[in-house]
Amino acid sequence: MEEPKCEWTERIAVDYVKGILQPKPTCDTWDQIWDFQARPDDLLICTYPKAGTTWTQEIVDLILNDGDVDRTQRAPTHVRFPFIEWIIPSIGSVCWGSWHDHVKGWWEARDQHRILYLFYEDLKTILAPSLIEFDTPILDKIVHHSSFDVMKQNPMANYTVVPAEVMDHSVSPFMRKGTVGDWRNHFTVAQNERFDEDYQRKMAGTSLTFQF
Ligand SMILES: Nc1ncnc2c1ncn2[C@@H]1O[C@H](COP(=O)(O)O)[C@@H](OP(=O)(O)O)[C@H]1O
Ligand SMILES: CCc1ccc(OS(=O)(=O)O)cc1
Repeated sequence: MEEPKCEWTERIAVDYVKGILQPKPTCDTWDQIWDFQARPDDLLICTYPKAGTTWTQEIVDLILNDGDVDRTQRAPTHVRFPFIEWIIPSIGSVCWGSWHDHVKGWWEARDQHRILYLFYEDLKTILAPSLIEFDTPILDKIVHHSSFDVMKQNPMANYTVVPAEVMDHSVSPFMRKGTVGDWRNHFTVAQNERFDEDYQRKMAGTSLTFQF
């Protein structure tokens, strides 16, 4: 496989905090992050990167604004939804800890807290244009404006307003494909076997299942 090309080689340093690799600024401000006190009506979106964060943010903002795009297009996603910890790490280092621990941890916590556990794959099915019948014009607008094709054209939701040094859309647009199962177009049989073995081992003992 060809190495991804990127001119911007001097990216931010990483370090460990609580045994998890994180961008250095996150490590340096960890005490503040840990001490974060949510208000009762705060809404936290807790996704593993690349798992549908931006889509969820758009849906939430559309719901909070009754589907009014004049209001949701007030600013780009990262301004509308500040990240508690968020710096892009150096190329090659995978930060934010294990995906398996992330999804299992929130799964186990879902009964003790007010957690709505969402699956990207379910949202794709539930919000499929051919399946959904809208009850209200507001719901209609929310679903329309959070669809992949519409978000891809929305500069306030597609990350085209961030500098190319941060995200170079000529390498890959952020709104890339938005489909389930695209791994089949990229994994070899051998890679898939390795993935399956690793997945079975790390997800053993949980009732959590994914339809990918
Ligand atoms: N409205 C939408 N519908 C479906 N997928 C969406 C979407 N908006 C963003 N995505 C997809 O969510 C992924 C990015 O997730 P995150 O926001 O957590 O980084 C990208 O996946 P692909 O690269 O597979 O297309 C992106 O295309
Ligand atoms: C602006 C850079 C960037 C990087 C990664 C993103 O995805 S996620 O929200 O962390 O999943 C979005 C924007």
